[in-house]
This record gives sequence, structure tokens and C-alpha cells, in this order.
Amino acid sequence: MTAPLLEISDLSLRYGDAKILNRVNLAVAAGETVGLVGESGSGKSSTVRAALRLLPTSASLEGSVRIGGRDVLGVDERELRSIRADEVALIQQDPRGALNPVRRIGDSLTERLVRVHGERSVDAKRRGLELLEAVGISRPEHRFRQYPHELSGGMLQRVVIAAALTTRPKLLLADEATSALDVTTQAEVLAILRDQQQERGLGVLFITHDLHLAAAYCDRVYVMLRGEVVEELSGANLFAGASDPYTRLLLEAVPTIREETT
Ligand SMILES: Nc1ncnc2c1ncn2[C@@H]1O[C@H](COP(=O)(O)OP(=O)(O)OP(=O)(O)O)[C@@H](O)[C@H]1O
Repeated sequence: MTAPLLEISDLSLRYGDAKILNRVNLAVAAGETVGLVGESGSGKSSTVRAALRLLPTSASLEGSVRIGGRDVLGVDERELRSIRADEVALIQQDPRGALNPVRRIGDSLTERLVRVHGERSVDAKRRGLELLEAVGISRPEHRFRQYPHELSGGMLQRVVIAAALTTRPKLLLADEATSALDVTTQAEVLAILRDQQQERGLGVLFITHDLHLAAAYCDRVYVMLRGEVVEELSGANLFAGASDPYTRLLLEAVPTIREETT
């Protein structure tokens, strides 16, 4: 087996006396979709943000995170920027928060390629347009010139996915990336992510509250409780195979959780 794209080992996180993560272990290999589920506050987002060193300075971290074999917690700022630029992309729940409201879609889409990767703007534009088409946006030239407020939430999330893919990451961290979308748009966006993943052999860490979605969409699923990974199951076996009492409780509470999140 090849080395995982993301390997989190014994990761612990504290803010002062508050212990947020306790010896978290998880891995994502190329081509794999790995779910991370657990109730609100269990530490899912903190795990992802810690993996990218996107935490406030008050955070104290122990353990190790390797992305593409590189030691994220040990590298200097320069190498950290290179890991973030080359290896990984983060997609969050709110596309409006991810896009600058006063910049055109096209500029948001191409700026990392031009500014971080030094591509010529004409090449960046070509790639941006190709990706808009790939994520199912019609008339990409027209959309390129528009501003975020002119697009629906579903369309914007497609733009965010396209923007995440511009720099050809190997690993996608999707933190409730489809949770704010209506069911039909969610299904479309998930299908696009799956296509892109298969085409590029991306590894995806997929954080979700939705256990049915995790079971259907993920190859493997980690279950978190109060900052710890309590169980790891295959997606297909999530509902039938859970042995941890908390996982069982979480699964039994599914209708309630789904109502709360809609
Ligand atoms: N900057 C911070 N300072 C102190 N505590 C924090 C900070 N950020 C997060 N926390 C705490 O860490 C815990 C885990 O939060 P986190 O957002 O990782 O959970 P989550 O599982 O992603 O929840 P949700 O699904 O609601 O986003 C929570 O108790 C939260 O209050």
C-alpha cells in the first residue's frame, strides 16, 4: 500500500486547560473518501484545522500530521505555505464566506494560480473556465465576470469546488461542504466531487453530520466523540457493524440529528 496522503497520529489539541482533541489517529489514501462524523462540538473541524495549522496561537498541539509525507507541525512557515499551496485544498460549508464578495468569480478562481503558482493569467483563465465547466456551470465565460451575489448558493459551492481544484491538490478536506445545500443540489455537487475524485485520484476527508450520507458516500468512516476517535468502520458497514456504544447511540439518533440539521 502507498503512503497515505494524510496521516494524523496521536494528535492532541488544548486551549489552556480545555482538552479539545485527544490522541486522534486517522489516515486518507489516494483515491479514498474517508468520512469523519460525530456530534456538534466533538472536534471534527478542529481536527481539520489542526491538520492545516489553521488554529489560533492559543492552541497547543501534540502529535503529528503528515500531508504528502511532509511533517505539517514541524515545518517552517515557508514549507507550510508550499504544502497548503501544492498538496491540499479545504472546502467549507459556507461558499459566501469563501469568496470575496467584491471580486469577480473569475478573479477569485484564478488568483491562487497566478499569485502563488506564478501561472500566466491567460493560462489560469483557461484552467478556470475548464473547471467551471467540469463542475457543471453553464456559460462559464459569463459567470467568470459575475460577482458572488449574482449566483445561487449551489452554484457558488460549485465555484468553490472549482477554485479548490485549480491548483491540482492531491487531498481535499471537505468540512460540511454540502450541508447548506438543498437535497438535489447536494446530490449534484457530490456527484461532481466524485467524478473529479475518480479522474484525479484525490483523497477526500469528508466531514458531515449526516450519517446516512457518510454511509453511502464514504469508503471508511471515523466516528468522533469528545475529541477522540472512538470507532472506524467501512461506509457500507456503518449502520450494521458499529460496536461502540456511542456510535450506536449516534446511529439510533439519526432522525433527530437529520431534523436538527435541515
Ligand atoms: N479557538 C477556540 N478556543 C477554545 N475552544 C475552541 C476553539 N475552537 C473550537 N473550540 C472548542 O472545541 C470543541 C470542538 O469544536 P469543533 O468545531 O472542532 O467541533 P465540530 O465537531 O466540528 O462541531 P460542529 O459540527 O458543530 O462544527 C468545541 O467544544 C469548541 O467549543
